[in-house]
Amino acid sequence: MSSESTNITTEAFPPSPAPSTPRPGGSTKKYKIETEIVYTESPDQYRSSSVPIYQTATFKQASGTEMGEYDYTRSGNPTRTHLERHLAKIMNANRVMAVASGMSAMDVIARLLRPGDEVIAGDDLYGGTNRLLKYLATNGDIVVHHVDTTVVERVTEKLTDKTALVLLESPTNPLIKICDIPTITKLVKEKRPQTIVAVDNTMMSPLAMSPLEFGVDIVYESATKFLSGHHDLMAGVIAVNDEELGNRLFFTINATGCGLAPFDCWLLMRGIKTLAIRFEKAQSNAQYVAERLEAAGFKVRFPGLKSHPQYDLHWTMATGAGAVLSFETGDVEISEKIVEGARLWGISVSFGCVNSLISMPCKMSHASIDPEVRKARALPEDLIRLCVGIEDAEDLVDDLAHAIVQAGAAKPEAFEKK
Ligand SMILES: Cc1ncc(COP(=O)(O)O)c(C=O)c1O
Ligand SMILES: N[C@@H](CCSC[C@H](N)C(=O)O)C(=O)O
Repeated sequence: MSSESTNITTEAFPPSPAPSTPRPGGSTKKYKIETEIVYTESPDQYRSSSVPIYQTATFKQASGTEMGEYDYTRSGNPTRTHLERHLAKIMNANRVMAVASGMSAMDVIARLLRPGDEVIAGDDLYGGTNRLLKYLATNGDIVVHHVDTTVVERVTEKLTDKTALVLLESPTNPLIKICDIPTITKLVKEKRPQTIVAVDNTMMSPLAMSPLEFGVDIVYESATKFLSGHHDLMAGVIAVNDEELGNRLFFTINATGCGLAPFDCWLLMRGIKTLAIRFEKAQSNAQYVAERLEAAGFKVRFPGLKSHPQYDLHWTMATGAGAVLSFETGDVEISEKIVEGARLWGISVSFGCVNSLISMPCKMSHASIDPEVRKARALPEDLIRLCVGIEDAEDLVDDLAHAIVQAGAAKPEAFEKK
């Protein structure tokens, strides 16, 4: 991984995190993230409460020689800067960059790689991430090792002097596997400090986990999910603490033009302000749905359940379980009937939305993974993924139970409250 070749001009320099919520005279009390996500100060001359949308491609300069802060929206835009500084504050980062989608974030990170580099990634991971890694392995002369990241040694035994990137998801999408991010990071850094450890934190959001605190180099998220929360925009965010790394990532964003558009920055900023209330409700609904499904006899994958094999580990890293769970029925056709029988649960990819969603990963979000590879990685074809929203928990269980009973996967008594 070369650190040269980035020719960054001064106007590319980082927006630092936005100031924290003001405290009463001299207090050093640290506010909780729930407070920080709603407090912002707009820099505009009218002190607008909501940041203005600078819907412009270009910015005029005072003269031909004195350049202002902004010249062209691909390189920078005040609405994007406002969003990025706000995100840096809540993601405990020195710098955050907002881009066109979660995959765009991953693409920017992947462009740090050079031919011959090696990547270690999970054997359960989002289908689109798998697709991009496969593309790089096929066309970019990158060696990708997919390993079971729940076992630390599976990661460390693949480390070589060519390992340029270790890419972690926890919980994974869709098998909800947990990996020990702090230990893996420590061991990787001990053996090869220059290897970049990146975490896809989409399933947790900054509200439940802040992996930069574990010493990882990069945290990225699909802001299409919890951060925005309404499935009305695509966005990705990349958070770093190291200035040089931030500059290299920014170079690619400016060079390729994937910075988030001003209107989407504004929409994302609006969504972030309600993250805590949405996330907490979705999470408590998910806990309820998971418990009722488990009580009905299903094998449920959710880190909020004590039966989860890495339950204890998860709670050493995170403050919440998230709102995505998955379960099996033992039969693909039965799973299809359940998905099609639900009425409140929209049949849709994605998660982190106010609405509850139901899907079959092997046919939808993870269909781009070769069926043979899915089989080898033990991704069950009958797996149903539930992405829980903020509706009434009892309504959600009733609707799901109705679909499950109608599909013949359980008797009505299984859903009777004990
Ligand atoms: C865990 C995870 N990471 C990244 C992405 C990519 O995000 P986006 O759809 O915003 O490109 C997704 C879903 O698409 C995802 O589920
Ligand atoms: N057709 C899309 C599928 C997107 S899946 C979105 C989301 N990450 C999820 O897990 O549901 C594609 O091919 O990428």
